[in-house]
Amino acid sequence: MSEAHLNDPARHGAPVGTTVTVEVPASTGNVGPGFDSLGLALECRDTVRLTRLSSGLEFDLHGEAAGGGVPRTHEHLVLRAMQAAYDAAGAGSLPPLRLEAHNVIPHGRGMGSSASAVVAGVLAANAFLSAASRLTPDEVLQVCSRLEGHPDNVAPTLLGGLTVSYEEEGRFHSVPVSVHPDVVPVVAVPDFEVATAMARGLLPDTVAHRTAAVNAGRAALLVSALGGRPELLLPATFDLLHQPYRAQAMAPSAELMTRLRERGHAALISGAGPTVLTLVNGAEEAERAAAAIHEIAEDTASPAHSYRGQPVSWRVQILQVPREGAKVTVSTQ
Ligand SMILES: Nc1ncnc2c1ncn2[C@@H]1O[C@H](COP(=O)(O)OP(=O)(O)O)[C@@H](O)[C@H]1O
Ligand SMILES: N[C@@H](CCOP(=O)(O)O)C(=O)O
Repeated sequence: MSEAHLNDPARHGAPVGTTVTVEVPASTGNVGPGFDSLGLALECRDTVRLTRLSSGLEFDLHGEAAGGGVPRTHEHLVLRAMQAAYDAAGAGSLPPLRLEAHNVIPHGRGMGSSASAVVAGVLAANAFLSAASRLTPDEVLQVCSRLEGHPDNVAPTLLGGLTVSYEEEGRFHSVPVSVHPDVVPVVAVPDFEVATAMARGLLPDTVAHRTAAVNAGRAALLVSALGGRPELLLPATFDLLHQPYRAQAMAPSAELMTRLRERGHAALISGAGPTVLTLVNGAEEAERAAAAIHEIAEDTASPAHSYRGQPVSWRVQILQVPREGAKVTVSTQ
């Protein structure tokens, strides 16, 4: 590729030396009963920085993505997402790049790490593209949702807050919905992983009409509970559509969730698991829920205490729901 082509403004817009930084939040998909539809952003951000080079492909990975499981090739999920955006824009192949990532969102825990990587890649690509080739916000949602396979994580990652998403005739749509400021997310992240693809494979093809009716009612109630009636979060987070089928793959999480619900806390399996998310009503309940998680996990007689014969260690974090989704900044050398 010639130097002139690398700086082709019609394709890339941004010259060599341009750096795009994307700060991208975590998310919880489903939020209990809203399978593949409801999603809530979580204030826990990866920072992904892409710099246009004149040649080569460089990586500088820190945190979760620094381990051996993440490829240092064009197969890296952020780069695959960038390429998908370039394809959608008809912009050809990616320019030479340096990818620097600081990943704090845990992988394979149901906190939307893959969606965050996809959103980071698509938004970074869009910032590199010329104004004429750039994807619209709707096209960004389509590319991200298609790559992820479902829109419930990518929508809040893009928009922040709570989103209700649906698919119609092959296109994805997302509607932002307000979240009451008293709602606080408390996550209990275990030290074992469950791949989302595996957890999706545990779901049945069909469910009873009664099951669908229960979930429809609870998902509708949840939008109201999160919007202004947090006292209804416990009944509103009840799910029959996915959590019962996935419990076998994450017995400690299922047990922790059940024990927290018995104590009156609105606990659910975050995304496809195995993180347990508790949605609480105010800072005081957040402290009580965090204490309850530690107490249940330290009870050696509890199935929440061990996984495959080993003690489970739970990382408990009181988070916030960000109003703002992914943030993009562009700088030139
Ligand atoms: N920031 C990232 N950079 C590169 N790959 C990532 C990143 N985040 C997630 N992935 C890929 O996605 C996988 C996790 O995706 P998934 O099973 O859907 O779980 P999660 O609930 O964390 O999204 C990781 O094992 C890794 O292959
Ligand atoms: N609706 C999806 C959500 C998956 O979220 P993740 O964070 O576990 O990738 C599902 O339940 O499969």
